[in-house]
Amino acid sequence: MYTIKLYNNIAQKGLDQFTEAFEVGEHLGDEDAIVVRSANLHDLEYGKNLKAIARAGAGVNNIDLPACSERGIVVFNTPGANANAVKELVFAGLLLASRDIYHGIEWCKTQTDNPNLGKDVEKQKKKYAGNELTGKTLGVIGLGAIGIEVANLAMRFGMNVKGYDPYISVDNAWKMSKWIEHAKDLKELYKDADFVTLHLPLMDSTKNTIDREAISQMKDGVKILNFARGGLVNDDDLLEALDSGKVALYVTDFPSAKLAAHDKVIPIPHLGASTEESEENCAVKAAQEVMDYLQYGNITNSVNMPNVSASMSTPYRVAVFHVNKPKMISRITDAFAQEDANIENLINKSRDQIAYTMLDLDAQPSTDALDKIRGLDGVIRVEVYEA
Ligand SMILES: NC(=O)c1ccc[n+]([C@@H]2O[C@H](COP(=O)([O-])OP(=O)(O)OC[C@H]3O[C@@H](n4cnc5c(N)ncnc54)[C@H](O)[C@@H]3O)[C@@H](O)[C@H]2O)c1
Ligand SMILES: O=C(O)[C@H](O)COP(=O)(O)O
Repeated sequence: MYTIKLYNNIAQKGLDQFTEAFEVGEHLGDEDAIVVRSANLHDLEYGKNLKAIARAGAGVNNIDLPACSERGIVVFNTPGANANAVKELVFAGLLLASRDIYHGIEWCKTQTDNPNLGKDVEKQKKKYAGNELTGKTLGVIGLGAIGIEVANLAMRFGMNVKGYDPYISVDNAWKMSKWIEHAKDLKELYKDADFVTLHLPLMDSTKNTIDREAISQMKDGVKILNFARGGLVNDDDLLEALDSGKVALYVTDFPSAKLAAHDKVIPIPHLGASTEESEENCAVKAAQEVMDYLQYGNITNSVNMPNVSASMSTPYRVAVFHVNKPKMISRITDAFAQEDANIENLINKSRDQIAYTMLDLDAQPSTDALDKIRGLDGVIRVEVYEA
């Protein structure tokens, strides 16, 4: 029986994926795996049994990845599973940013005692007039699952789109409309953009991407949308730019106390992925990733470990996380030299400093062989799986 501890609300459809081999709940201890959404796990006490953390969603800045890697804990996310939900909210944001619907609604709500409301709206409406998206330029920073969808939809709205992503994947590049302009650097993106939208992860290297210097390269009256993470924007610098009028509007899914009440800020309470469809997609994918890993050692959509997946070709599988250095594979296979067990299949993949070696054996490995592997310098964790 495997134990799965839940943080946050995880959609029932995802929980229904777990078979009777899994006990799933919020208050369980000694868990084999965790399924989480945005709960902050940076101060997590890692139980000795913990082997995997699945983030039912995209951003993994709530998880200490180096600490997990050091312990051989596999961290998964669910790439693209909430991209459509976020894209749709970004477009709500773009529309709110170009027409003053927000203040218009606020005014209407104050008019409940006005018998002449029908007439008065016609007088009042000039206060909330705006512009159209068609013909305006959108700068998209980060062309991953969400950025690509936003960029492609903006093209269909008749916008000019410039995209910037120095690490774009080949798959995503194939999905992108050929009419999207490639900005070689952020300066090039900022100079023409009427709207700048952020779709890159929050990491040490991307913190404060939008700061005073970045804003100074943007057009006067630019509107900024942040549906990625609050830390990508320097609040003080943005506040200054909102007050001076350099930035006309900030729409964010990650409001900070400093900015939430500002008249030029449209704050949204992190609703990007909060649709029934997206919550289900993420939960189902996370549950499948965790089950496949705990039962068979297969790793799909990990953000810190090599992705390795193969159906088990023999009754036993030994999987080893180890430091990515020479001679490890020969030392691991040497441990089976005196065994009857034959290695029928071996896969080795590395990612940065860590490697994962999966050996399918036609007979049960002995405790002696497993202890030898566990004792090798550079071995982080060893697991045995039975088909
Ligand atoms: N508002 C929400 O509810 C919500 C939902 C999902 C994701 N998010 C946030 O959006 C981010 C993007 O999500 P995604 O699903 O598109 O992820 P993704 O991993 O598919 O895409 C991220 C893209 O950013 C690019 N990138 C990395 N560093 C960059 C840099 N310095 N400059 C430009 N591009 C860079 C990567 O190459 C990648 O293509 C997530 O990391 C998360 O923080 C928010
Ligand atoms: O990174 C993500 O996937 C989003 O920010 C969604 O977060 P949530 O699962 O807490 O809604």
